[in-house]
Amino acid sequence: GVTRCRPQVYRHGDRSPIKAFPRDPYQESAWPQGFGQLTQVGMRQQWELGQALRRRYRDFLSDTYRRQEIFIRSTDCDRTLMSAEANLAGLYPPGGQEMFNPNISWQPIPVHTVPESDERLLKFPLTPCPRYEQLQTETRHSAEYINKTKENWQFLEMVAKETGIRDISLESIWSVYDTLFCEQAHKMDLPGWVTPEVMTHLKELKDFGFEFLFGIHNRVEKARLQGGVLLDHIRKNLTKAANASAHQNLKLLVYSAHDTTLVALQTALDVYNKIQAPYASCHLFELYQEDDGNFSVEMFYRNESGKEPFPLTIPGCQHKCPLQRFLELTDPVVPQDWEQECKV
Ligand SMILES: CCCNC(=O)[C@H](O)[C@@H](O)C(=O)O
Repeated sequence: GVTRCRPQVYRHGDRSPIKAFPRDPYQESAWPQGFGQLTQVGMRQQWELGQALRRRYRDFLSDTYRRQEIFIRSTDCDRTLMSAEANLAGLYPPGGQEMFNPNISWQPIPVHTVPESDERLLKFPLTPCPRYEQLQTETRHSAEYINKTKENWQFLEMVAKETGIRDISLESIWSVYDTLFCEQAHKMDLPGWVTPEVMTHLKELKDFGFEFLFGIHNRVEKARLQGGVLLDHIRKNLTKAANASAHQNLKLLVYSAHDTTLVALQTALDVYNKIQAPYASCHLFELYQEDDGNFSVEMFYRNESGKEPFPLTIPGCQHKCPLQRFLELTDPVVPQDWEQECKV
């Protein structure tokens, strides 16, 4: 049927590490642009995602850029702002008439943002939220968390010694893996203690750390205080598109964000595969109007370049989910009043 509003959320592309651990041979000067910056690999990943979406949406989007069709918002981070720019270069390569300079096959497209201190939609975990902190404290006291720490205590001690990080935990281990992953991805020699088995072990604990953020204990209430905030915003746009006249212009709602954004959203939807969202991975929502006039929502997840996005199905519905059913199923994980629900 007629297709309408398609919100999408993606993680930025390949970047340099956020930070180095104390005994890391590679400190900030080892990276051309310093810490946390999008690399040319990351730019290409995003351009490729833009091209893939251009192909997927070739019959949906106009073949020339129309400002009413698309709205892009990024967190106020160099790597996400630049990711959005690289993505748009792939999504809207200018045709002859659109080129403002015959030697440049690129056209400027606005990327909106808000100051980091005002960001309440795309950067997770959302803070301050005392009730969420209380749920995290409860999670630290859960059997699953305690056992995971106990089972890995010796390994964590070894990592603390080798890295020089004193307060290592399941919550901070992500950073050790991340830094080593970035170094490995950029062909830098890893320290001797980092064997393939150690990297595998670090990866497993890093993924547990992402589950700790939004799941393990009281997933539904955590979702109301975290990913549900973004999900609520997306639901409102889908509902608005379903009620708008058939000439509703807005076709693409693009959010350029982070791994925690995707994990928070997918945990709220209960479709998280427990694997950290890869670079330039993208969660797609597609709203359709069926021949009977009713609306349905389909979701897809593109987490491997060169592969078609795979369908996601919200538990309790089929892949092509009637909009009303989608709203019913997601009601429990969107907050009625975030400020109020954060109070303890
Ligand atoms: C404290 C550092 C938080 N990490 C980030 O902001 C990164 O962008 C991370 O979210 C990612 O997607 O790599």
